Amino acid sequence: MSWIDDPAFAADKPFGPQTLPYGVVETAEGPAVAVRVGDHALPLRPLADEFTAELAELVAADSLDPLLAAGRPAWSALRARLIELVTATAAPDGAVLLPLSETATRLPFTVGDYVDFYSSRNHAENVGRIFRPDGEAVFPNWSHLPVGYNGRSGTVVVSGTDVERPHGQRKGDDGPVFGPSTRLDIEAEIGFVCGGPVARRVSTSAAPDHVFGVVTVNDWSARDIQAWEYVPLGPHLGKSFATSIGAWITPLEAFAAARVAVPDPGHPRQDYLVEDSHWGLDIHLQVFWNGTLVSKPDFAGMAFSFAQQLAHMTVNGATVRPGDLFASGTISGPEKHQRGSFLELSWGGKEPITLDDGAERSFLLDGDTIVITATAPGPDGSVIGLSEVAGTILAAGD
Ligand SMILES: O=C(O)/C=C/C(=O)CC(=O)CC(=O)O
Ligand SMILES: [Ca+2]
Ligand SMILES: [Mg+2]
Repeated sequence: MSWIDDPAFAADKPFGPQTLPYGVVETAEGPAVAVRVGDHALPLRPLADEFTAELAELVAADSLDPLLAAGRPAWSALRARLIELVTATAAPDGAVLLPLSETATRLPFTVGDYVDFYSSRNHAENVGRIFRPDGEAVFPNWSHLPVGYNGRSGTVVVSGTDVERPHGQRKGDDGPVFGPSTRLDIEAEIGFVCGGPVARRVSTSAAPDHVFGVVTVNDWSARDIQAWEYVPLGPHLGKSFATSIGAWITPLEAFAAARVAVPDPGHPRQDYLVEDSHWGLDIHLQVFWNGTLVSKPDFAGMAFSFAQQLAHMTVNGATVRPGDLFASGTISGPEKHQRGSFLELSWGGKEPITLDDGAERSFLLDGDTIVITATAPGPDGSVIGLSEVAGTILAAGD
């Protein structure tokens, strides 16, 4: 029996000893690197004596930045030592468990560059049909490369941060209209937090050494602003106002039992996009709108893995640095209940969704709260958790 007395800290629960995600919590002594154990946070600075000097320095920091930079050998060594510490029968000296319900989390690392991909075929087809009914739903480049755009890292926020309704231009009957967005939406995605040495032209086989861990992402999107502004250069103000990520980063190592092949594109790939082992991930998401479960997207069908996305991002010579973040693209499956955005769920606003309290919605109203959670299969029948990403919409400011 572990010294950690928390029923949520069990192998059949998402945040048992098989998961151990990292975050940063506020403590009386300031921000501290912590690991999530069940429904508690275990700050690591008080336990520094339990680690080698190199690891002690990383866990005593006030953000995950030094750990991200340290690279795969340090990540593996730290995780192995943590598993020993949290599964021991006696608590290490100085250990303090903080209930998550009473503990504030902060954005756990300095976000470097942010890239958002577009790798769900069902999402691309649905949005193509809604936004471009007279054109081709998916362009011919789509299956040959992971289409993406460079986003805005300075507005990446941690789960629990309120999101103010953005202002912008939208198309009116007599030209553009300016005001608060009337079609505010979500995008359920999975994000990848980069680390390790600065690198360029990262191969698919080297990609896992440059990905520290995995987070839930909500890529808030103002569809009215987006539809008017984004032709032909792509998403800009319709998405740059906020992107939310989960507060706890689940280490890539935790996903060993969740690896699957990405679907065969039906044509040869460029050599740099060929994988010598599978890096698709069998992650299952759930989207809650004011507490109602409205969608269950599955990540496993995504057309490109994170390894292919990272290889693509750097194949032109662009560098990847610790703290860079890239997201998968909105995750939608073939069924209606698997659509990862409300644009798709309501089919452009034509088929509103009924929530459990009887309220009808197509897009977000002020005061609405969205929570996205995710799990993956773990070793020996256990379950791996990705911490929730939550956000509430505030009315547009002045
Ligand atoms: O297909 C379009 O015209 C627009 C798509 C998006 O807005 C999605 C986007 O941000 C990329 C993604 O999340 O898949
Ligand atoms: Ca997106
Ligand atoms: Mg965004």
